[in-house]
Amino acid sequence: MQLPAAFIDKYLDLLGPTEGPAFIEALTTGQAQAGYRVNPLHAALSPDDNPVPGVATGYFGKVSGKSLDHVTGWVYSQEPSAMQVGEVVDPQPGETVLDLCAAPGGKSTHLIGKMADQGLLVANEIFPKRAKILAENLERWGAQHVAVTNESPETLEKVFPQFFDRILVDAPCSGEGMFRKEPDGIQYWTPNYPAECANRQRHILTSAMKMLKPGGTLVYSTCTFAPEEDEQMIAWLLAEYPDLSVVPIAKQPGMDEGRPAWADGNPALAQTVRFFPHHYDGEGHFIAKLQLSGTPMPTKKRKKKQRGSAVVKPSREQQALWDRFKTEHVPTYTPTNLVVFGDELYDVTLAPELLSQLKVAQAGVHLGTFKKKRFEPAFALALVANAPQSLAINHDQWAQYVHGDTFTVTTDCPNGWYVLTCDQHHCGWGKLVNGTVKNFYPKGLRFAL
Ligand SMILES: C[S@@+](CC[C@H](N)C(=O)[O-])C[C@H]1O[C@@H](n2cnc3c(N)ncnc32)[C@H](O)[C@@H]1O
Repeated sequence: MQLPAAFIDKYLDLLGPTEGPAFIEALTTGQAQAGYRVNPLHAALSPDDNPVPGVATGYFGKVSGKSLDHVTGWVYSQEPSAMQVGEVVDPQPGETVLDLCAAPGGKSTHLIGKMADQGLLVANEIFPKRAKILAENLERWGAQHVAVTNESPETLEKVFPQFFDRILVDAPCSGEGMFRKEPDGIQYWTPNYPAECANRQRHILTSAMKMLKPGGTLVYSTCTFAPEEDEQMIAWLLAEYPDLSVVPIAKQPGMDEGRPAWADGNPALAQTVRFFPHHYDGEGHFIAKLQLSGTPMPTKKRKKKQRGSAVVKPSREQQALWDRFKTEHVPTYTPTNLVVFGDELYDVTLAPELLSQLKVAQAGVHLGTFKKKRFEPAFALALVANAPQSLAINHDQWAQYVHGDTFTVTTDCPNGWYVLTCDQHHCGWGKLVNGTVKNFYPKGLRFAL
C-alpha cells in the first residue's frame, strides 16, 4: 500500500520521531482486523473463539456473507474498533435513539440489540440506495422497534426537535482509518480533504444538536486520524454549545486518549478516545461522548407537512385477515401500531403523524400483503416473530430455499404457512402443499451457495 507523501509527513510530524514511524508501519504493512457481533435478540449463539474486550457480543474472526448465521441475522460482520462505538453510546431499553448516519447498519444493529428491542431506534441514511441496504440489514436483524428513514439531517431536525435521549453521529469522514481495510480510499485523500469533511460534519452536528433532549447524550465517531475531524470537531462543539460537556470513555487495552494539543489544548479532549493501528487490534477510529445539560434549547415549531405516503389504519376486513393469521401463526407477536401503505401491512413504533412527514425506507416491521381476501406474510415477520408452527429444514434444503427453489419434505404437518427453521435459525416463510414447500424467500435476496 502506497500512502501519499503529504499524509506520511503530516503524521510523522504530529506523532513525533518514535510513534510516527510505528504508526506508518502498522498502517502500511499490518493486517486489517476482522470481527463480528452476535445478535442478542436471537440468543442461542456463543462462539468460543476470541472475544473483543469490552464488547459482550463481539468476536475477532471472519464470517461469510453466505453463511446461515449471517443470512438469518444471527451475526453482523464488523471490525473490532467500530464495535466500541455502540458500547460508548450504551443505549438502554425503552430509550429513543437516533443513528443519524446509519448505513450500512453496523452501529444500528448493535444499538437495537443493546436496547433489547425496547424503545425506538430511528436509523437514518441520506442516500436512497444506502438506505435500502440499511433497511435490509436491519430487517435481517429481526428487530421490531426500528424505523429506517432516508432524509437529510436538516429535514430530520424539523420533525424531531429535542426528541432523542441519545444520538449517534458516525460521521462521513476522510476514512484514513480504513486505508488498511479499503486501500481504494487512499486515492480520494488530499491534504485538504479532512477540512472539507469537517465542514460537512459541522452541518450534521448542528442538526443533531437540535434533536437532542436536554440531558441527552451525543456520541460522535469517525474512522479517521485527522485532528480536523476529531479533537478539533469536539473543540468546535464545546465552543458552540456551552451546555455540552465531555463524558469520559472507559478505555480498553490499546485505546489511546484523545490529544488536546491537536486542537485548542482543552484538557477535556483527553477523555475522547483514539484507535491507532500500532496500539489497538483494529482499524483507525475516534470516539467522543458528550452530554447536554438539563437546560432546553430553543426550538422552532413548524407546520406538519406530509412528505411520505399517507398513513392509513387497516380496514375492518384487513384487520380481520391479520387477526386470523396472527392467531394461527404468530400468536405471541404484539404489534405497536398497525398501518397500511397500499396493500402492505406494517407494524410501526414511530408515531404515524411523524412518519408521514418523512421519506421512509422501512416504516417498521413489514408484516405482509393483503391479496384478495387473504393475507400473505412478509419475510420480516418470519425473522422477528416466534412461530410455534415452524418447519425444520436441513442445510441442503436451506441451500435450495435461498436459491428460490421449491423442494419436498417428509412431514406429517398439515398444509399451510410455516416459518422454515434450519438449526433453529428462522429462514423465512414457506407454504407446505402436500409435502412440497412453495418458496417465499424474497426474490431480491436469493443467491446460490
Ligand atoms: C461512516 S458511514 C456510517 C457507517 C454506519 N454508521 C455503520 O456503522 O454501518 C457515514 C454515513 O454517512 C452518510 N452521509 C454522507 N453525507 C451525509 C450527510 N451530509 N448527512 C448525513 N449523512 C451523510 C454516508 O452515506 C454514510 O452512509
